[in-house]
Amino acid sequence: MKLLVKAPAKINLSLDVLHKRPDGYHEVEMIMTTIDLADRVELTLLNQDKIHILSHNRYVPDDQRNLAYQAAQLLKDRFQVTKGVLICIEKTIPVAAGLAGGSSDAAATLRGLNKLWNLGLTLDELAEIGSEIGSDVSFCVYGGTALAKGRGEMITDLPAPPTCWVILAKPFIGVSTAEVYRRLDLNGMQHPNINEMIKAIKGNDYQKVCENLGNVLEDVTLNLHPEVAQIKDQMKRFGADAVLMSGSGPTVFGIVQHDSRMHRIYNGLRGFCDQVFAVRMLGERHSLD
Ligand SMILES: C[C@](O)(CO)[C@H](O)COP(=O)(O)OP(=O)(O)OC[C@H]1O[C@@H](n2ccc(N)nc2=O)[C@H](O)[C@@H]1O
Ligand SMILES: Nc1ncnc2c1ncn2[C@@H]1O[C@H](COP(=O)(O)OP(=O)(O)OP(=O)(O)O)[C@@H](O)[C@H]1O
Repeated sequence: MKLLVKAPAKINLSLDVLHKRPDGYHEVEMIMTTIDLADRVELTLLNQDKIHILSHNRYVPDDQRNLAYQAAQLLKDRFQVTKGVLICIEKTIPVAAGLAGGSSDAAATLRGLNKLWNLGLTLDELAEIGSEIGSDVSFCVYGGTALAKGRGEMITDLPAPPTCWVILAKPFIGVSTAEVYRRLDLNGMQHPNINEMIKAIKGNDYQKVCENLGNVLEDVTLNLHPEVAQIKDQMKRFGADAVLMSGSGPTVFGIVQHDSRMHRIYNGLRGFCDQVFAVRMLGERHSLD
């Protein structure tokens, strides 16, 4: 028996850090949304008690370091599953890019194995299990658009943002999320206005979404990798209405509403960057499978 599950990337429309917590994580407030750029996760039921990972991407681990492997292991341990699974991951989402690729593969594995192993768990239960794997996994279990609090695992659903194009450009570097959080100076940073962004989304106000894009991790990554700032400038020059780095970076995204401008930015950035994509936001939460 086989199952194909879609694992979409996320972008952070807004990312604020409130303080560092006693457990070493940071208390965050973020608005995240899934985009139409997805890995494909194929799950094949095995009768042996084994988890196998197959991926043709050399940056993706094929053992217990893979977040999809950890998702399967968690379910096996918690529900004494004696069957196994072969997890084939076809990557489209750039790795270590700030787009939650690994987290989304883990979330897709949780959703898929819930069916393949007949576990009968709710999305809320899967999201709670996912939070043990990584801070972005809970959001990825639901997809859509949401406010995420805590260390990222407390999810409140939001409606779809206004319709627009998202052009993503990833430079040739990878970024360590842990390092970016470690280097964040909690004093003197400019906080994005999360409430205004929520109002903009609820009011379907594109202009206001543009005005309220913000990410406190951006300056850290920009200081480490000046080429990220260059890509931001290029995107603005080619006509993006607003530009922001996603998550801990280094991927930069720009938003526009008109097709012609989307093409201009996409073509302008290709050749200058490692990977460039032009996609839609997936909008509101709906079944991902
Ligand atoms: C940057 C974001 O991707 C934005 O969505 C997330 O905040 C990070 O999510 P993630 O990659 O799933 O993060 P995790 O795998 O849980 O943590 C990686 C590392 O980032 C730091 N980390 C992460 C989340 C958080 N709220 N505070 C942190 O300080 C911790 O040092 C942690 O060891
Ligand atoms: N299924 C997976 N796909 C990609 N990377 C994985 C996967 N499982 C584990 N990893 C490891 O996780 C690291 C970070 O990869 P990932 O693509 O998830 O980063 P990211 O997009 O920056 O994540 P986030 O936005 O959640 O911080 C990689 O360098 C890789 O070694």
